[in-house]
Amino acid sequence: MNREKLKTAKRIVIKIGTSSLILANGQINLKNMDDLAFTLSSLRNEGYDIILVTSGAIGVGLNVLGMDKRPSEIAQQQALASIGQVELMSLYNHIFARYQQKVSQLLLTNDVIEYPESRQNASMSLQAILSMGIIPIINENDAVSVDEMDHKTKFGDNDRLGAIVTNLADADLLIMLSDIDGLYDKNPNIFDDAKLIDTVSEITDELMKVAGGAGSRFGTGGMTSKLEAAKLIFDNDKQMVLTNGARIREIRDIISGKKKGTYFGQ
Ligand SMILES: Nc1ncnc2c1ncn2[C@@H]1O[C@H](COP(=O)(O)OP(=O)(O)O)[C@@H](O)[C@H]1O
Ligand SMILES: N[C@@H](CCC(=O)OP(=O)(O)O)C(=O)O
Repeated sequence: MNREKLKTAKRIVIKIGTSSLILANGQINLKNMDDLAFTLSSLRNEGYDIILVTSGAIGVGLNVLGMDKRPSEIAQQQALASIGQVELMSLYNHIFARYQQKVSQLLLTNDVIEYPESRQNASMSLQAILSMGIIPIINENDAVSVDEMDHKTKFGDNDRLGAIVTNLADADLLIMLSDIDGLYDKNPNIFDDAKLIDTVSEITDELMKVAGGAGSRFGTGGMTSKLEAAKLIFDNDKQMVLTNGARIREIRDIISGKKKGTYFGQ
């Protein structure tokens, strides 16, 4: 399948990683947030259903407290996320308001999705928000999500959350915004001769081998989690594009079928 199917997408999930929201110096990437708000608001005005899955709560929490190193202790990370989520949503609310676009917040944990009744409720809540012309902004409820033996609340990473939300909302497309132009045949931050892969139609063991870990001090999922997310997308016969969060306005090129990033589709 080539990229023709992208042109028919009407409900789109955009997942943006921490590395696209926080600059290397720890400050907020206001340019990217503004590009994101402008692009998503204008698409919403044109009739697309838009859902934003955002990382960055921990990264913004570090910024708010003036810390430059992520603590190793889980409860400390959860506290940072709780502090950062407030500021992250405040920034989104103000920046989207510049384009007359209202937003809402959904904080999810894995058990909500795992249990049929709460999953159904989350799906209906999402549907109601979209029907009001609002852009839901979704993150993991990091402040309370920690895995116990018999109660799995953590998603693990927001790449997985992005795929789960795409399936929950029965969206047509997941656009994954990262700090890299797409999936390469090896880690381009390590190998100069790495080549960008244009299309992936199956997640094979061979392909999983080319995926390495996070590329910045802020990233969590790395490429491995993105390919794991793509498996969930393929399982539900949906499509995904992985591209660079530094060129958010190229989302328009993506949904018109232009060759941007790596296309994951069968
Ligand atoms: N084969 C690969 N192709 C592209 N990027 C890769 C690959 N293997 C590892 N990476 C790393 O994955 C990083 C993107 O994942 P991550 O750091 O989690 O960012 P984010 O979650 O913010 O999108 C890239 O910066 C790159 O360093
Ligand atoms: N829920 C966490 C996101 C964890 C995560 O997956 O981050 P990333 O790899 O930057 O997408 C936060 O908001 O910091």
